[in-house]
Amino acid sequence: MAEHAGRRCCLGWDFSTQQVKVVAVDAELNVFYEDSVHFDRDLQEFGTQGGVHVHEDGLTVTSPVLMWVQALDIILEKMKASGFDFSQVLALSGAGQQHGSVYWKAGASQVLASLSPDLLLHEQLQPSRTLLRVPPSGISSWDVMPPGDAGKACFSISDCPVWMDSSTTAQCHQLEATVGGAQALSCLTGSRAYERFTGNQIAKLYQQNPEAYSHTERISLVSSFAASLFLGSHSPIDYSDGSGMNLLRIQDKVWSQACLGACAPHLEEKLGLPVPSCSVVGAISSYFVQRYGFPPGCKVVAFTGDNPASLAGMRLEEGDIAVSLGTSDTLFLWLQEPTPTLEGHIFCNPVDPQHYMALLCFKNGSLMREKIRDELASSSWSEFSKALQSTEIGNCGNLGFYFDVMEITPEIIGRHRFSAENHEVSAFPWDVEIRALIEGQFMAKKIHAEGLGYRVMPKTKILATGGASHNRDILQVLADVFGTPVYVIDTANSACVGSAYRAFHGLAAGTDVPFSEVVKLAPNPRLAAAPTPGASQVYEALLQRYAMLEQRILTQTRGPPE
Ligand SMILES: Nc1ncnc2c1ncn2[C@@H]1O[C@H](COP(=O)(O)OP(=O)(O)O)[C@@H](O)[C@H]1O
Ligand SMILES: O=C(CO)[C@@H](O)[C@H](O)COP(=O)(O)O
Repeated sequence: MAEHAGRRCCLGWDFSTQQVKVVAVDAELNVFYEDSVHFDRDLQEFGTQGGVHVHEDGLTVTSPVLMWVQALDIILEKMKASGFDFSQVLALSGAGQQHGSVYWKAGASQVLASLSPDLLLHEQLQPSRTLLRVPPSGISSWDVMPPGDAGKACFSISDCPVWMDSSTTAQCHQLEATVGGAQALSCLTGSRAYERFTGNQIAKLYQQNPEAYSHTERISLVSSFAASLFLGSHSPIDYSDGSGMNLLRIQDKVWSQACLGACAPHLEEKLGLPVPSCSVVGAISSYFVQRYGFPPGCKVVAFTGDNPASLAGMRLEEGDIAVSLGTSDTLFLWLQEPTPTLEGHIFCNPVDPQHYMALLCFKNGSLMREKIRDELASSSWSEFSKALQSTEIGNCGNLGFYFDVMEITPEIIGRHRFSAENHEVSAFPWDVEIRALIEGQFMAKKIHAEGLGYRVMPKTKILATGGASHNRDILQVLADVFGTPVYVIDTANSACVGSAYRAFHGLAAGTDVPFSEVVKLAPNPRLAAAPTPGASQVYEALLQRYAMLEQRILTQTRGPPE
């Protein structure tokens, strides 16, 4: 029997851009099981790159909903085959890439509620195209088709818009105009209108495909979609991930009627009521009890966004900065009071209903680093690291901006390189290019965090997570640019770990036990990189130049600020 049998635990899931991941955490808060399914590698039939399809317009970016379902099937079957003892799972929760949306077709709730344990989820939620055929005469609905003949199609659209999509500029303008401008929308919902935010995506679907919209019984975020699979019914959207939609009033935590009305008709009924992030949304469905042996009382705690879940997983404290280096790079902070501006986002806090979190998202994160690694470092992270080790802090004044896709923070596209004399140059030597990329990415984070009002204090620590936090040389540059020590937790999957912690918190629901009390036994983060003496002085001047050059590029590409 596997060594992870018979340990009472909570599961934490993450439906992120490139993979589905799971961890099991025991009652002493030790992670004793981790697994993942990588979309590009393990589900090649969907033909994704980095977990997504970029459409011909270069702006529309989607992922197949069935790929996510199939990934869940695969991972659960792997766990079963490894002897994982599901009967010991007390509760589970999870996270999803933020902003992405799933459109459940009318009738889906019946299918979800009556899943056969003899079949995999994906076989029942959407018949494959080859299986689609007219029901034989005498059989009036797919519901009564015998098992194996595939159930009813559960989704109004099979390709879901995800956070990388930037095709909704027109809908963003409409929404801001309806509520009195960008700042007014930000004060209401925590963010000005952003293309990837779900309200604008829903508005686009309604305008371009009204039939699919009208056939939709429920709209989920990726997080609440994943929770729905475990629940066997539609799960509500939680406040924290719901803050990434341009629809939720972050102060009083109800849908804004003005925003709903600006996006699409009957939207409130399709979204359901939002709930506090620590809510128990129900017990696991009988499908999982019968097929995998979960206990019938296993609780499902509301799923949330991957960044909010990471905040929980890293046990972020006020004053700390979290830097997530996943597919996207994000930087986030714990906030007592919301201070919405025109840049960045304020979300409801996932672990403390009175508080908030601020977030900045950078689209050109790991995929941009991978591209430069493949172009210049023989596709090897260790070669990439050698360049960081062999070049000087400050890169002899050479600075670079690397945005192969339109960046979110700030809205710049293209590669722009500058010599120490601020002359634009067309190329750098390979190792200078690699340092310019990493220094530039972290200088942008520091400058834009300061724009949100953030100041590094003597006790500030950076908590790093996400795939690239495995790379010590990248973390050293992060420590040097910020002048702050960088810590990591034992797994780079902080969204999964945070989800498992949130599940434990859910078990204590109703007792008013604060999240910090539930996770007090969790292992402390460990130091991964300390600032190099003298680095702060070098970056002080460089940060000013980076900010000036960023403005210069912005002015060249979109004209002078209004
Ligand atoms: N040693 C490494 N150095 C730098 N980046 C790495 C390293 N290992 C993995 N990564 C990056 O991590 C990324 C995946 O991060 P992850 O947090 O798992 O993403 P997501 O949660 O969005 O699916 C990959 O795209 C890869 O570029
Ligand atoms: O859009 C955002 C945050 O606003 C992204 O951070 C997504 O939440 C994707 O997360 P990863 O898969 O990159 O972790």
